[in-house]
Amino acid sequence: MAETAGRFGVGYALMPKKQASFIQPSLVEMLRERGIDLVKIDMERPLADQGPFDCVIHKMYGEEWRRQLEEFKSRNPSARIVDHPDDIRRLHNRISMLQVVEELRVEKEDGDEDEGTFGVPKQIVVYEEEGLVDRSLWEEGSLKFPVIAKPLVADGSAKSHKMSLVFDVVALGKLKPPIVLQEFVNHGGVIFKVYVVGERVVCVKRKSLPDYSDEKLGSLQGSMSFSQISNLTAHVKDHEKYYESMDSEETEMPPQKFIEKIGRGLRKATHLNLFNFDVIRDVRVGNRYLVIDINYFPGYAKMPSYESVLTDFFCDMAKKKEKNANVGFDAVLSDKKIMKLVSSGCYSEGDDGALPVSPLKREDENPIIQV
Ligand SMILES: Nc1ncnc2c1ncn2[C@@H]1O[C@H](COP(=O)(O)OP(=O)(O)OP(=O)(O)O)[C@@H](O)[C@H]1O
Ligand SMILES: O=P(O)(O)O[C@H]1[C@H](O)[C@@H](O)[C@H](OP(=O)(O)O)[C@@H](OP(=O)(O)O)[C@H]1O
Ligand SMILES: [Mg+2]
Ligand SMILES: [Mg+2]
Repeated sequence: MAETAGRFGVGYALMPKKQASFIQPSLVEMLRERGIDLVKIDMERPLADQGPFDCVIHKMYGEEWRRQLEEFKSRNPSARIVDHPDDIRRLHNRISMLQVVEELRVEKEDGDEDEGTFGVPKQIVVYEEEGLVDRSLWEEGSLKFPVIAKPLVADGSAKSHKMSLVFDVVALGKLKPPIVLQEFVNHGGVIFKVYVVGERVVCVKRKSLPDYSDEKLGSLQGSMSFSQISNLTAHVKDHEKYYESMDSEETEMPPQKFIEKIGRGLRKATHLNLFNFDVIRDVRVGNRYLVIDINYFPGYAKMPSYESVLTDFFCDMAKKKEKNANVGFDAVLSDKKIMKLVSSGCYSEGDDGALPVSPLKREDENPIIQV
């Protein structure tokens, strides 16, 4: 059990589907060997009565859950809540989710000139049906067809993933607000999914919607519905044909250093530790990257080496906790403490006890977070 014999206890609160994909025996075993125990939180009982946990990870929604986290934190001030519900909430709205990207500035270093630029596609939010037929949206400088219509709310429901690619005003009139209209950008049919786990940033390639030439667009009308396309082996007919003829293996990955800068910047700006973001490369510009989506606690089991990436994340947390426990007594870890961490696998030779200072310190702003 948690906090026994120098072990580090991680309580998890996840929906059954997420639990089934995330809590793999390979992860549980790797963590166990490194002194970390994953413990399921019983959602039928008050969180504050459970544990002890050194850390709680969760993907649950609602005020009641938030209240429970607060109560747990007030009774267990040294425990970490990953992540704070207020920070996660920003990702439940497709406008606030991308605002953070627009505000982000990443430092360029010498030699970084060619690495690229980033931003978000042009988008607007429409709250009322009348807004969908407002011609001023389609004037010069505003949106251009085709657009992707995305439900404003991104709360994990199947409904929130129902998208449509809209080719004309007639089809637009059939949509149900509140909805985000985002300009469709040709991107070579490949999307980059960037997984962030604390400091680690891992980028993978996935299939996406095909490009549409101006010639083809001239003949297209109406709209095409789709859902979670990057998780499918293509259901849409057009899409199937397209992939028969293309090889996404050939698509070049974005520069890792550049993607890391964006990932770390987003982590800092959002205060989130567990998320991924979708990036497309604008074919018109070459090295212009657009962030189109950010997801809290994504499908990590689909990320290469997910077990070791997550194990390192929890081990870092365990080391920090150990270090914090020593602050004010002995700034340098005592031999006894080091022995304990070495035996639990979380401390290796060469570590000097100087743990990285987290950029996410915001205890004064927020009573739950403690990094
Ligand atoms: N602006 C855009 N231009 C081109 N393609 C886009 C654009 N926005 C979304 N797409 C395509 O639509 C897919 C779904 O969009 P988005 O990622 O916003 O939806 P989602 O349901 O939140 O996805 P996820 O399953 O990752 O949560 C993307 O993976 C990409 O293939
Ligand atoms: O169920 P919601 O809350 O909508 O979250 C989804 C995310 O939106 C997706 O991004 C996850 O898939 P990816 O990890 O392939 O992005 C997807 O991963 P999963 O289907 O493997 O759980 C979900 O995490
Ligand atoms: Mg997405
Ligand atoms: Mg999403």
